Amino acid sequence: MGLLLTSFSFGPQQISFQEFKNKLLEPGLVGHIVVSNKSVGKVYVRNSPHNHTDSEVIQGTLPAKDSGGEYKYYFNIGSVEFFEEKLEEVQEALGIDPHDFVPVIYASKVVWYQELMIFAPTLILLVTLFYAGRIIQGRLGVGGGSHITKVDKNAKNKVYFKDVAGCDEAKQEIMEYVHFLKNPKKYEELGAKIPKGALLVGPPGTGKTLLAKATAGESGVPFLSISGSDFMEIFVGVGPSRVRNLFREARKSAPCIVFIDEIDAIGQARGRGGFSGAHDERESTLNQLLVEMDGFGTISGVVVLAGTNRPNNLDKALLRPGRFDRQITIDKPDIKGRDQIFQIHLKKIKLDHEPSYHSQRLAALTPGFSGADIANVCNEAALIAARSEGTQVTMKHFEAAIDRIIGGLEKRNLVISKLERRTVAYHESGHAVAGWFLEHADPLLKVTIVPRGTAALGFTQYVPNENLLMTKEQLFDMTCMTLGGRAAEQVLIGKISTGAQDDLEKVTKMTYAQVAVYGFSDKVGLLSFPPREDSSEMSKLYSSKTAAIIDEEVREWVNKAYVRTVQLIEEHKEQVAQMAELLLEKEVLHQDDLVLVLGERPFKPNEPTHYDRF
Ligand SMILES: Nc1ncnc2c1ncn2[C@@H]1O[C@H](COP(=O)(O)OP(=O)(O)OP(=O)(O)O)[C@@H](O)[C@H]1O
Ligand SMILES: [Zn+2]
Repeated sequence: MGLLLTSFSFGPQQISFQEFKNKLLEPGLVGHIVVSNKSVGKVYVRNSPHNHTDSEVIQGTLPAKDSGGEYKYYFNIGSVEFFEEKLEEVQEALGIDPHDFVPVIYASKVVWYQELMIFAPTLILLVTLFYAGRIIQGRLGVGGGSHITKVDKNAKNKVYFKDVAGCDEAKQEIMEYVHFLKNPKKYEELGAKIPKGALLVGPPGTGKTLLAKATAGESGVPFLSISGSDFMEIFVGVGPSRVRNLFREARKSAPCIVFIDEIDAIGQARGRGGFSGAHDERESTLNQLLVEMDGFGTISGVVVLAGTNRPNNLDKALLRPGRFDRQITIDKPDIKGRDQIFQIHLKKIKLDHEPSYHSQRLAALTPGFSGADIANVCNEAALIAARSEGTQVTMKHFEAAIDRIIGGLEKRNLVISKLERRTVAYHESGHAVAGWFLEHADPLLKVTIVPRGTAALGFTQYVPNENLLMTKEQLFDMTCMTLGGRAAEQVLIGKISTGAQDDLEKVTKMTYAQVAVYGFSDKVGLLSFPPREDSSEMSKLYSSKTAAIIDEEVREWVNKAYVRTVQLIEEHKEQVAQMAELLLEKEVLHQDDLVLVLGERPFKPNEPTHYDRF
């Protein structure tokens, strides 16, 4: 046990998994393992086997069996899942009772912090001193840039647009930045203003970071990246100073791209959530960011991109002109997009068939998967093949990998079942068909059943009518279109689902407005009671009798609209079904597809549309 007994060594030692198993696990010396960064397993070792002392049992923070230990060794793990499995296997093989399996803790920021608190109070002191030192350094203007800013100057790691599959629209939008970064002089001479920043908006794992990196690659400029959560530390003053450092470095490297991932962590609307302390820190970090963004002119050639999946939560100050005044949306890939993403990730894998053979099949098996999920499938399949001693990766391995990843996603409620998919397809088709055949509804652009984030399952996107004045007919048709989803479920599936909740809410609001605000109802008359911010009883302008009339009117109007919608869907039943099936196959339908199924829209557009860019 020579190597492992050198207790005078400084700091934790790296060991192999084999050594871990034979010399630590088997004799029962492992207290627990902390996995940090999904890549390192830190081993906390007990002084003697199975000997719990009171001080080892940490007050409620960890279960009693975690029982402390000292952080002495670490080893690299492959993937987290693989590691978990291997650890389990090994313990089973050693005949350890599953109840006594070594606890594994996954270190997030908080756990890491707790870990320090619990196991090494002295470390805290050291870390504090270290940071205090850094802050002072920062204040004095000594020292280099922020150590967590990743500047990737290694040409080998360069990413280009070809490495990002799908999201063509986003690529096109971001091209403008590429042109600018390649030739800032030209823009400067012409006096053209290029937006300083853009938000890349999309669900997790859809390639926001990848696209930002590719933009740097295409432009041939350095890529500086940092994650919003990196700004947030427990020590006051670190956030703002990191922002300063980041931008100091950016100005030095200009022209360049700065990418701030998870900008929500700092950019969340002020006055929301967070534990106190972290709150002020976030605010001052955000302020510093605003100052920096205002501070550099476009000429300095720094483009700031930021990733988020909740743009609505962001502080409005961030979205003002001259800051992140553009939004580039990246959606989850449709079946074609997934095919392309698979092709990219299959390149690195030894397959039993042509990549396109697999990619097509795999795309069909993975509705709702993000690019990151797909990368995961490929990696996992290769691991499974390796474990089963295969020499090539086959469809079987891929299927097993998909099952496994769906399992994980299901826990997060991100995958919809086949049956749900069908319901969603019929629901969305109902909206689309209703909109198509209602004269005053807005023409459709796109129908999709690709889930977006966790909330809406599918959606129909229509050209919103920009007329500020709406007629009663328009509002009635819009109501019917909004009810089209529910009506299709009822008529074609015979069962209704909760999928229409959002629609119904919209309909209720819209109808209430017509009855009680716009004076469209004869029974209520030409009175207007706009809803108020504080909806307490006191603030109601009308009597309970009027309230009863309003309620009754709203109910009657919605019913009338629903009857009309059901009738319309009945009339076009075949087309709804046809469209739903096409939707299940292609996941996204554009206007051309709609024309194919539904024929030309029987109405002339009211006005030339302003939406040529679609
Ligand atoms: N369009 C795509 N083409 C190819 N690979 C992709 C694509 N989208 C995602 N990936 C894969 O998924 C990985 C993770 O994507 P990335 O980190 O860019 O996602 P993200 O949108 O920034 O996620 P998050 O919101 O979680 O930060 C990428 O490194 C890449 O391997
Ligand atoms: Zn709907």
